[in-house]
Amino acid sequence: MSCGRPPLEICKGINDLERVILRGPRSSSVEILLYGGQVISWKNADGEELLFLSTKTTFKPPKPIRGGIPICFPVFSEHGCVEQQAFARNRLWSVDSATPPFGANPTDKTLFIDLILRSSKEHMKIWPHNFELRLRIALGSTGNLMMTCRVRNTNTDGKPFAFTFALRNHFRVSDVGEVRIEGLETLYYLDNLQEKELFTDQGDAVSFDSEVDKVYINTPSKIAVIDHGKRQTVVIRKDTGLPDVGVWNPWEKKAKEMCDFEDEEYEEMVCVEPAVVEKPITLKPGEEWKGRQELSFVPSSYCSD
Ligand SMILES: O=P(O)(O)OC[C@H]1O[C@H](O)[C@H](O)[C@@H](O)[C@@H]1O
Repeated sequence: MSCGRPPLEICKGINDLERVILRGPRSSSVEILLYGGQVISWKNADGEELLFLSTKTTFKPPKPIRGGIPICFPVFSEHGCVEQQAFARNRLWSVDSATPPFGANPTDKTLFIDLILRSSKEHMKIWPHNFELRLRIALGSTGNLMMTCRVRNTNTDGKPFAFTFALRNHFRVSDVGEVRIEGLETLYYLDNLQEKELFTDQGDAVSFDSEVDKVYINTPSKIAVIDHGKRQTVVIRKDTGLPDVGVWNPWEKKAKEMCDFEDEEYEEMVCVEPAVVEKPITLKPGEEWKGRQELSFVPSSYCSD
């Protein structure tokens, strides 16, 4: 198994779904389900949970898990058919023991696990391409959570394929009305609530007082999710592989329509998701794409530059 030291904890959780736990400095930790290759918990050094997980999620395959960090591949949101959207989220991933180099090697103090999802006959019925989707999840020496994703075209028929991708971070917040997102001001966004039309706001940081479902395009490498209620901030740093950022909150009416979401849970969650949506990635056989995010916790209502 490819992992950092000390040995990983792998245990069975609800409905016998296998989970891997990485324990970092003090009380920091990350929990990952092999089902969906999905991070479902990230705790800071004080043991406080930073991710939202719905109390209504059933942990029953083939339903995706509502919360944590689902991997959206090969299709983001309503930019494709429903089956394709859930594709990587409701399959069992494997621990990858033969990962090719990921670039810079993690330091001794970084714990990590490598996961892989390969195409199968079952996938081919939904998306007719051979691929390898690799994911490295690492917990750094300061409790920061790093995720690196790689997609390789392994088609043997010479055909290229195109895909969109997102790391759908569901952050736990005190009260959505107290949350601001800095780094997206004045950028163009596609509004999924208005037929994906292109808009721009001249206002301040993004805030929430009704349903939001937008994809900001060509975003900077650093975004801050500021929770004034909890006086804390999560900083997202991402590379150019993930140029876009989805922002989502279903608000009251849609929350009530969702079967895997409590009616009031929209108040304690925001999704801020590094993604590649506006310009899908096209890979020829043998080619690979890579995208990376790093999440870090700041114990104050941090203000960016
Ligand atoms: O229910 P899910 O597939 O997780 O999608 C939840 C939401 O995620 C994204 O942010 C999309 O832009 C939304 O349109 C979608 O409703």
